[in-house]
Amino acid sequence: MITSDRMAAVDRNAEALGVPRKQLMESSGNAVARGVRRLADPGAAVAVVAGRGNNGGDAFVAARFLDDYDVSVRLLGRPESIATDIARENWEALRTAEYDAETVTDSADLDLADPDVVVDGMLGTGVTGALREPAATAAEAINDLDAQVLSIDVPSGVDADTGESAGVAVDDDRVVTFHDEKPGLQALDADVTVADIGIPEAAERFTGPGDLLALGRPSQSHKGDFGEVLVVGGGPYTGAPALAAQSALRAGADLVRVACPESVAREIQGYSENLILRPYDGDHLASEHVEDVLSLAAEHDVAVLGPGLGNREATLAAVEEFLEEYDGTVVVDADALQVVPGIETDATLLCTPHQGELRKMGGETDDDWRARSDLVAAFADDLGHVLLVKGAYDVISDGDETRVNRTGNPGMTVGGTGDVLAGAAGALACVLPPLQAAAAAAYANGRAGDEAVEANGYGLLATDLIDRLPAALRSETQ
Ligand SMILES: NC(=O)C1=CN([C@@H]2O[C@H](COP(=O)(O)OP(=O)(O)OC[C@H]3O[C@@H](n4cnc5c(N)ncnc54)[C@H](O)[C@@H]3O)[C@@H](O)[C@H]2O)[C@H](O)CC1
Ligand SMILES: [K+]
Repeated sequence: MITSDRMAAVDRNAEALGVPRKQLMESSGNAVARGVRRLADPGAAVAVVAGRGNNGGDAFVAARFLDDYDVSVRLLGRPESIATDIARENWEALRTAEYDAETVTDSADLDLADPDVVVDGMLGTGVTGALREPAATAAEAINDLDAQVLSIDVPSGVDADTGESAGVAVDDDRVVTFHDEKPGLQALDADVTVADIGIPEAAERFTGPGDLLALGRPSQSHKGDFGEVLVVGGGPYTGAPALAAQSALRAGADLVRVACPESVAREIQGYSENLILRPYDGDHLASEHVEDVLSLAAEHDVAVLGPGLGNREATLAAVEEFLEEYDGTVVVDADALQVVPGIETDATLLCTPHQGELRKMGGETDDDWRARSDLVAAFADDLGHVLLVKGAYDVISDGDETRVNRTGNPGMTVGGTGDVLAGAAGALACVLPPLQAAAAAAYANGRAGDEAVEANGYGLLATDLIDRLPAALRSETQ
């Protein structure tokens, strides 16, 4: 089962793997034509009704695979307003090859005659709100016919995620949908065929630029919309919390504060004027600070717990108390990770161990990434938390879904890159569900490392990654 957002991500990942959308459209249209063949013999009258999006594009392709039928194609709207190049190219192919392909701009002019089969390619996953004219009247006209109706991807007017329609919709008789079942179709009572359109399995398994699509920002945005992150770190070390905090800012968080021991606050502040410090007494985190840190964390969207905290017994006890009391979202990194297996918590944890830390947590690893991804999935399921296990291939799992990230390079074994990843994951977890945040952070962090090595060769620094994060988080440039 796949949602339309995830479908868009997978589609984008397929393109990055060398299978462009136009190729998928060709397969989709072919699958629709096969659906028509199951309903009627060659020679039958087929009315294809197409909208201006890619759902219409699929419909244009289908017409080309039905030359032995009596096919007519009606485009609802002007050809200039076709929304995508690939759909327009398929429309022009019909016109150039002299198919019976006409445009209808006024619903009063729509005359479908008396077809044996109607192909409904008006709207697919791109529908928003109730069908507008001329699609609304066309849907009613289609429902009034005696013909068999075959909808492309989803009955036009129906939301593929919910099965709901905000107004009139094409009746849910038969549907040819693509790649995987859609939640909204299960809610209907239609006869659904799922067609394989050649999306490689790797487009789902591996992270790619599609995993960044959900980070697009609406033009009307306000301070705070993209999240506030609290980094709880520092004490024996000062660089780690500073790196995590700066990374969270570069990954798009609006405000990042660092809760750290008084003894190192000035030093951490000294790394950057962009950081806001919230010091507590002493030189290491201990139980007496937990209450204050908890109330501070509650004012943030996500906490990043661990960078530079060290592994004193008193600190680990404080980490444990914090996690047992907290009920928000926490990225857990570094020394804080070892506490996770023993705790009961209502918090949502996104744990970012490397393989040594994973073993210390009680998890198993394997040199083969396929075997490792099964082990990580099983351990994530046991823990009930999201794991992002770092390695040449990072494995991200919540026990249910598992992704593998292939970006990054051997230059990233340098100190501090894990802190950068934890900070980025914290920022992204403000705006995405934890599994997606982890996948996008791993992808972008590795991508930033690849860019740094491409520009300067090996010898990269963790700070080089931070500078490159904004570009690495843009889905359109990759
Ligand atoms: N991997 C895949 O899933 C593939 C899917 N394909 C097909 O593409 C459509 C989705 O295409 P998209 O262009 O995103 O959206 P639509 O065609 O559904 O429609 C967009 C179009 O419609 C206008 N619009 C939006 N809401 C309304 C409304 N209420 N009334 C009227 N018009 C509306 C909007 O302005 C746009 O112009 C998917 O379903 C599949 O069929 C690809 O072909 C292959 C890969
Ligand atoms: K449709």
